[in-house]
Amino acid sequence: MTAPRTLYDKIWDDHIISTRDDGTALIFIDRHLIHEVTTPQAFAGLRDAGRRLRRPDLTLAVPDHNVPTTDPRLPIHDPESAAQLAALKANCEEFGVEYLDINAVEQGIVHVIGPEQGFTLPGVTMVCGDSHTSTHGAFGALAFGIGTSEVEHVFATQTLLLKKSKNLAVTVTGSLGYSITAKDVALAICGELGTAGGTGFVLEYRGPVIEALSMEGRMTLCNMSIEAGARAGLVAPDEKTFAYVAGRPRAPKGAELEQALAWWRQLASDANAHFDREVIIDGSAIAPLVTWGTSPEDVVAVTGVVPSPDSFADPSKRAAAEKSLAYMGLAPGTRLEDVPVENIFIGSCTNSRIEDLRAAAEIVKGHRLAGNIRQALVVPGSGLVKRQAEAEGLDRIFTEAGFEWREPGCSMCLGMNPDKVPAGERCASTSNRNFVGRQGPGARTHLMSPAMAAAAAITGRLADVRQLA
Ligand SMILES: CC(C)[C@H](C(=O)O)[C@@H](O)C(=O)O
Ligand code: SF4
Repeated sequence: MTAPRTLYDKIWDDHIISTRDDGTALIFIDRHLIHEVTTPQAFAGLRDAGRRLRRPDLTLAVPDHNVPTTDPRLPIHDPESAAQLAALKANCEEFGVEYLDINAVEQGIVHVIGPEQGFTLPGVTMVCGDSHTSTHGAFGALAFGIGTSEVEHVFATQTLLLKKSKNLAVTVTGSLGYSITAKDVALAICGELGTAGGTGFVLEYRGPVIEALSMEGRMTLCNMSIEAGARAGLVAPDEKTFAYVAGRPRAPKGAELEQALAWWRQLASDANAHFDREVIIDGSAIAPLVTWGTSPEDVVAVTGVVPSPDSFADPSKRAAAEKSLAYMGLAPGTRLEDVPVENIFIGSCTNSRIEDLRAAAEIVKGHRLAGNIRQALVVPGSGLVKRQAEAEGLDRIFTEAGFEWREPGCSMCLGMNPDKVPAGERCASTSNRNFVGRQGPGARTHLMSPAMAAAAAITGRLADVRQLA
């Protein structure tokens, strides 16, 4: 009998082509998602070496980071963005890769369209030149971000030379309180593990809270695995997963689906499988969280106060907190609920799916943006999410409140396109990174859930959604 294995062990074992004495293994890659930012040099390298793409049929391209989110979307005024977008399209034509055009209804953020198209499947290995590829782990896929040189390697060989990570179980017990979402769980885990806590590990999220999450919620959670230092995060596929996948355009159908289901049902970690480490988080104790600093681990309950740098025992953490607070323009002891915000961003690969928009709309419904809000964007993760939201009337709830209803893309998550937060202003943002300058030079980001961002929009400050819902 073979030793009990984790979900990660099983996917890893299934994809080994050969192992080497130094402990690395050549791994077959089942799915490769690509976008405009991390592919131009990889295609150039391939061209220079006179190679073709090994498996264009396992590759799917979509532009997302640089695309304007205004309607009409073209022309693109920034020459660098325009060049990158044109290069992606031309490269896909030259190398025979399926490309979802900027004007196609299927276009969207790479990590939203993968699952939506049924390109993301349980048990597969999946890569993209993008750190938030961890999102797809929600399906029980081993999915992780790679660099441009690895993108070229996958283009040429459909393989990667990898060293196996260790297994870390993140068990979330109990049940979530009223208005607490997957984003709060993700932030709680970042706070608990810290940005280096997951380094060298693949995380497996488990326990009753994870089982109860929707697929959208699991995607939100896995999306932020990278912010806790892990390259990948996984959730065991279950009936919810299979129901989400079945019927998607690129998912297996008929007899093939039956065959796949039989395999997918065996993927979950065996009882007694060995985890190198386990972290247990009490889900019932998670409050609505916001970030106060410039790292995703800088989390605090919205009902709390801005921490004092002196509260950190570690001198390097203390110094980092001082720097963060100076950048964020916050004084220790300030009540988070007294912090005004001027910008609202509901979007990004963390929180731009239909469930996220529904949660925000529920809070916004019947209200107006607070008078001090200067910019409030809702950016659906894909054209299909946008269409679904419009069919449900969510766009009108947002626009009647004073929000801008945009076209899909990465948008204000990072300053690579026209959507930016002005220097010195704050943004209540549903994205995943609050780094210095992330949303524009001098921009101050507070990460939170869509419902919390909606609460901030109508109160004009960081607000406890439980007081409004
Ligand atoms: C531009 C891209 C390479 C980058 C990433 O890898 O994550 C971006 O998506 C981000 O979120 O910072
Ligand atoms: S939405 Fe943000 S985090 Fe996600 S891929 Fe785009 S830039 Fe990266």
